[in-house]
Amino acid sequence: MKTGMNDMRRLMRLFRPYRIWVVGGIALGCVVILANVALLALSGWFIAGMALAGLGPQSISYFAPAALIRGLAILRTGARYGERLVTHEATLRFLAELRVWFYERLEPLGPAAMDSWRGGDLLARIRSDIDSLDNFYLRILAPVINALICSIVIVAGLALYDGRVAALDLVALLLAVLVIPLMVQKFAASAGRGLTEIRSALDSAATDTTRGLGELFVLGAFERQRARVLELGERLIAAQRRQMWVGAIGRALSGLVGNLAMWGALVLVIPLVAAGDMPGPQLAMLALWVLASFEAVAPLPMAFAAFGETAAAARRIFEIADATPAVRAPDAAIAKVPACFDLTLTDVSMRYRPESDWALQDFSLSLAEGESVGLVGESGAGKSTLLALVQRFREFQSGEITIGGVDLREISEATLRQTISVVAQRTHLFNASIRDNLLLAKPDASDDELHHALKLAGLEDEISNFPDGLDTLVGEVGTRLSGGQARRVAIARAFLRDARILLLDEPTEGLDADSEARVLEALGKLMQGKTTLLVSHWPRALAFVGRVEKVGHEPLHESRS
Ligand SMILES: Nc1ncnc2c1ncn2[C@@H]1O[C@H](COP(=O)(O)OP(=O)(O)OP(=O)(O)O)[C@@H](O)[C@H]1O
Repeated sequence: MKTGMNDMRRLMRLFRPYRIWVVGGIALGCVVILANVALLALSGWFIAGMALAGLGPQSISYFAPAALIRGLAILRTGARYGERLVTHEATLRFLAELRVWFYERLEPLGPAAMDSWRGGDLLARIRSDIDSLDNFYLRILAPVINALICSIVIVAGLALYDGRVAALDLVALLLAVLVIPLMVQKFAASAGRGLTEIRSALDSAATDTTRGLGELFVLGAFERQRARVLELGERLIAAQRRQMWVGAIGRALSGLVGNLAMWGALVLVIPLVAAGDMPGPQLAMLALWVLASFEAVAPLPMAFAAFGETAAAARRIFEIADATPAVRAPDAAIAKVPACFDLTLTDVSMRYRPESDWALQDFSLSLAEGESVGLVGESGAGKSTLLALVQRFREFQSGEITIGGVDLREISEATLRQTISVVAQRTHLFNASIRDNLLLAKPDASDDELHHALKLAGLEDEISNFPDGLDTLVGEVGTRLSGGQARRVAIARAFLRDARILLLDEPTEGLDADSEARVLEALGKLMQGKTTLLVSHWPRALAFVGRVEKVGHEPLHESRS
């Protein structure tokens, strides 16, 4: 609960830029509630007054009250419309900004973030957790503040007529504001937490299922996975049902308290009217006033029911926002730009966790600008780790890596990305056109440049034969392209970027001889004049580099020159 409140305070701070919208929405909400209470109380007084006038000798002027009733009805409707507009505008603006805020914090975590969070879980945080934060203002903050302000005004107004009725309403409202919502909160908190966790597990399972559909079918595990997803779906529905039940019971209890308070008011006021100490129409007015006052607190049980889910969602968002990035980019003021592109690693050691074995130990390697080196080593020797270190996706514990004599840690993220291109075994292609996938590497490239890059990558003819050419959609993770074609799209991207250092991670792995030959031909052109590190097991690929080094736990020794 304490962390929940802290997270809520933090959320409130994020709302600061929209405070005008927030305050405006709350003010309009108060107008709606107070106009409604006034409308009901006045109508009660007016109808009772008219009825009594019909029965007895006294007359009643109905113009002013009738006009006031109409005015209040229009005010209530207009304010309700405005309130919905303003509160939703505030929420949507906030959510849009929150997504950007979240991405800005997620990005520096880099690929290392995937060690701690699964892809589906991250997706759930970005999508459903952020979405469920719309509860915060619409269903929690605004109703609670409205309830507080309006309850005070309503009870103070009642006190002008009758202190005992005001006291009764105050007690009943406190019951509805504090006791019932707290009871609801107690039951809803666990349901809310469960809801967020199950939703995330379901998102992860659904993402895994779609990604691994092929493997699931081949291994005959589809039915088991399907049953798991269905089970999570049912648990999600059960948790949602529980949360709704708790909220609904709270609402019903608060309605019951409201009705009992109205009856209580009648019991208190009837003797006064009977004794002639209070005009008759005030009986109906006060009773309806008390009944209407519960409109102010009616949304609170739902607000408290939503608290658990919203607090859990906020916790999950802040957990990522507060995570320490695996690497720190240097301050712009001290960032340096390498003047040339030789690459040196000196006694570099890295382990993924303090308690783990070294993934790379005392590794040294030196490449002159334009030189190409092949890296070999048994599985788990640390070759991919080494490439990750050069790309600055991970921090290393000791040693030094320099580009053009500049410590890697002093090079800005932007400069580093411009300096290094990567072609890997797994090329991520987005479910978009070939053009869009290429433009990622150079957003302002003309069609001529794209065609030239494809030509250099040996893909131009095949793309021209597609009916839609550059506009051909590559399908989910590039499924409409062959493995070799996807690899050559990555090479075309590298041609477009024209970075001076090239990292090739098993670029021919899994290709047949024909595809391998085409990829290698393209790579041969790409490597021209570039400082290149090539990780590969394949002699045909290694034939393209100047020398080969072995990566292993023992200190470096040269295996072939
Ligand atoms: N994200 C990670 N978290 C923890 N340990 C890791 C992680 N990635 C790799 N390792 C460990 O670091 C060591 C080196 O792994 P790395 O992937 O760099 O080897 P590799 O030489 O590229 O192997 P392969 O040829 O099989 O790809 C291995 O012991 C591996 O288990």
